Amino acid sequence: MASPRILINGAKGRMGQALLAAAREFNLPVGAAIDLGDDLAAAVGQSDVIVDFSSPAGTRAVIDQALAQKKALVIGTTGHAAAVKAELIALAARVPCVWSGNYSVGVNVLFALTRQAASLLDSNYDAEVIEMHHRFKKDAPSGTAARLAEIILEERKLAPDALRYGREGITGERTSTEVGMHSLRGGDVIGDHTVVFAALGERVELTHKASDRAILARGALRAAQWIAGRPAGLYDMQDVLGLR
Ligand SMILES: NC(=O)C1=CN([C@@H]2O[C@H](COP(=O)(O)OP(=O)(O)OC[C@H]3O[C@@H](n4cnc5c(N)ncnc54)[C@H](OP(=O)(O)O)[C@@H]3O)[C@@H](O)[C@H]2O)C=CC1
Ligand SMILES: O=C(O)C1=N[C@H](C(=O)O)C[C@H](O)C1
Repeated sequence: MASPRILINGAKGRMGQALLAAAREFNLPVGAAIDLGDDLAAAVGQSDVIVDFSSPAGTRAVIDQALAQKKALVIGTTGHAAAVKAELIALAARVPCVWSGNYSVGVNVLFALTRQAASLLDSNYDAEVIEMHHRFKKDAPSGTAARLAEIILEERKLAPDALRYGREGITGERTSTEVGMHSLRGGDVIGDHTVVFAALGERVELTHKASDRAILARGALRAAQWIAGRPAGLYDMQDVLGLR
């Protein structure tokens, strides 16, 4: 297939601008670049793959248009409510969709390393996830941190209610069946994530730090090129990178 025409939803935002720059770098045609208030249906009509880095409401609107016009999707937006997540899963039965909380190669390797560490280190190694982002970020925890925690829960066969979001007051001693989650916000931090496995006598820390949004934008456009022409289904960046 010739290079797919990309629709950038959330074009005036931090990621939208990085995506426009990456599209120029990759020589990828941009069918449309829009924000809230623009004509989404017309923009979808001018494009082959919708790349959404907007807001949960932006994703919601994109879902309807992707289904109506049978267009492939790359979802970068984070912070969706459970109902929108369920809609994305249902949508993937009808159109191809890549959905990842983080499109950097490094973080996707961190996902794989976290899975390996969580399976090699037993429950004596207390697992905690720490993330830090810029002061403008609207959702917490980050989509990346949520995925890291999900991987640990999967490997340790723990239910979602094992997550402890921050701690305050007389919490009692830490149990081996909880996974901590901590969100820091400040300044212009693009995205830092650390997974800690702490035992008595030693600890392992896996850290990724993003220092340029271009890394995230390039990954998302790589996903857009990869998804064009694929069968309907729900994919993530591990599929795009061949890390499975
Ligand atoms: N998966 C990944 O790798 C990454 C994901 N993200 C996620 O991407 C999203 C955007 O991040 P960022 O660029 O920093 O945020 P910004 O706030 O800088 O940009 C969001 C853009 O989307 C626009 N927008 C808001 N609502 C809608 C809507 N309903 N329809 C269309 N456009 C809309 C905003 O317009 P206005 O300002 O007028 O509201 C703004 O231009 C966040 O959810 C963030 O977590 C970010 C980086 C990497
Ligand atoms: O909002 C951001 O900026 C980022 N959001 C993503 C997330 O929520 O994980 C990815 C990246 O860390 C930057």
